[in-house]
Amino acid sequence: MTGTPLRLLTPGMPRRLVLATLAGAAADLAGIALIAAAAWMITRAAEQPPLAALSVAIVAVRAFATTRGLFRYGERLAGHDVALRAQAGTRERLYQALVPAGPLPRRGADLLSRMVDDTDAVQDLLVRCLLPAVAALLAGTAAVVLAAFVLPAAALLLAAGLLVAGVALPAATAVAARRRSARIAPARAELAARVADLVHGAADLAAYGARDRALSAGMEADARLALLERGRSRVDAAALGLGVLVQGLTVVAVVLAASSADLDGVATAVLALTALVSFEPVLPLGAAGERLAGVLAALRRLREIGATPAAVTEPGTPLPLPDEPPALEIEDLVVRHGDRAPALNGVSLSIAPGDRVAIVGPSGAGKSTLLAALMRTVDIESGNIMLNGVDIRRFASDDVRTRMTGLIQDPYVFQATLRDNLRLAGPDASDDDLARAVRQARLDDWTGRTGWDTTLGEDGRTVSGGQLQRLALARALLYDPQVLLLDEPAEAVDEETADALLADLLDATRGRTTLLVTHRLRGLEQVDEIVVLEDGRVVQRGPHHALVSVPGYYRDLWESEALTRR
Ligand SMILES: Nc1ncnc2c1ncn2[C@@H]1O[C@H](COP(=O)(O)OP(=O)(O)OP(=O)(O)O)[C@@H](O)[C@H]1O
Repeated sequence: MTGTPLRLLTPGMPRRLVLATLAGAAADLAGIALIAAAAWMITRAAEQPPLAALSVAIVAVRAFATTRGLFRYGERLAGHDVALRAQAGTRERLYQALVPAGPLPRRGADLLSRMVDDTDAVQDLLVRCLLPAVAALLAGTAAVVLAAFVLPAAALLLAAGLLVAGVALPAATAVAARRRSARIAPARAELAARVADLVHGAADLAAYGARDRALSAGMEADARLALLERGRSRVDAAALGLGVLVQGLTVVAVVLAASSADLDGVATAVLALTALVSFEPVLPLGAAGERLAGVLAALRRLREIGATPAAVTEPGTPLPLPDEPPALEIEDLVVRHGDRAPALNGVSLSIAPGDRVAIVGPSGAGKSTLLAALMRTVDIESGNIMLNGVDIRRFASDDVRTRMTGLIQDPYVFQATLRDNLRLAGPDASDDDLARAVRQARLDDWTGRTGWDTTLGEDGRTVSGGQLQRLALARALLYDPQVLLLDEPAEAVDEETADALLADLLDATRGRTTLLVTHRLRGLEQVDEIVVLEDGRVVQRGPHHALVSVPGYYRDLWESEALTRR
């Protein structure tokens, strides 16, 4: 996957960033000036001059002490404001990239860690790397200029010391940490994935005695992450220690240079303390170098998400949907998931308004893929799906789904009340509408028992597979699309309920354009056409009575179904 530029700053942010940087530099400068003025005042006071000689210095010390605090406050405020905005904006853009994305290279815990930890890196890049580096550069330059007025040789020594601590050390830590920091985020993602498996798969792990193995895999992932984190802390500590050493040596060198130039005590004290304090903004840059390596790795990972190609290509200027009842013409349709063999390989089908078509076929035949192509959640490789004579790729995919949608595989139950779980498909539905959909989906017994306001979902009331399926069916019926797509609506339901459910469904869909994917054949004599798919191709088609009278998949399935009913 190739990376695309990831825009961190939106309009208005560069100005705030400059403000934050200037405030940071001003705070550092005020700190240096404070120490320089204090050093001058203390050493000069030791010579017991008249008080008036010290009055300017006294005012200056007070002014620098106050403004330093104010500037630091301004820097934190503006810096964090811009960093948090950049982080939130990055997350938002990633979500926008994810919504239409096709299959992602990674999902679950890894994706979550990218969305959370890696977007934190955006904040670190601004607040811990960029901003302090520029502020340190400005403050360091000012300290060197100040020193140059007193003693040029001392200024050179100070510049050398600052360059070692502010440039060489961060560069060294960045190189030392490059490989390790790039591995920390994936290691954290792996640990998160292991923990998620342990929690969500606890029942399966216990059932097959695999808990200890999964637990030790989790512990190993934890140990790997801890090792990397320890290494990172060591690099940080070493950088800080070396920085302090360089600071000390620079101050000693400056004092030696001052005494060999026969500077008086006051000037020497000012030089020494200015040199000492000018390292303050520079010392954290060692750790920033280390952090930068991790930040760049995180940004690369974010770019990968941003660059995930969209599952379907949207038209430049989408056409408005036609008003007349939808007539569908599927012509020689080829659909492929990634680089696998085509899931649909030359399927043709006509569905007139009001037609009910059943799709049957063995597992993996491409039935769900056909529904996905109609809902525009996968792209077409070749062939066409024409809606009232217009290629559906010329409509926005969201628009297409307002006309053609329904019960999909793996429906989701939200952590909300039963009523709200249904209202998802009909925010304005009346209680009567809800009750009708629930009745048609044969869910009324359950709603009668549990009530409409019971919370469902992961932490709410547990929903059985059959109840979930019927809930999803009720949603589809409530949404009432012009073309109702139903993917195995009687799945995960016992035989008797499945038969009754299909019978009700066929009743409820009379006269409504419907595409029904099913493994059960009972009741299919009512539909207009049955299409048998195998390996992505139509191998049989026709009404029920025609298909049961010829050898083939349909008749075999019909006979085995009859056998199990005896
Ligand atoms: N998102 C996907 N990514 C990759 N391959 C996929 C994806 N969805 C389906 N496939 C593959 O496409 C082929 C057709 O799958 P599809 O789900 O359409 O079959 P199906 O007939 O609905 O099967 P089932 O009856 O088991 O639901 C299968 O080989 C499947 O592995």
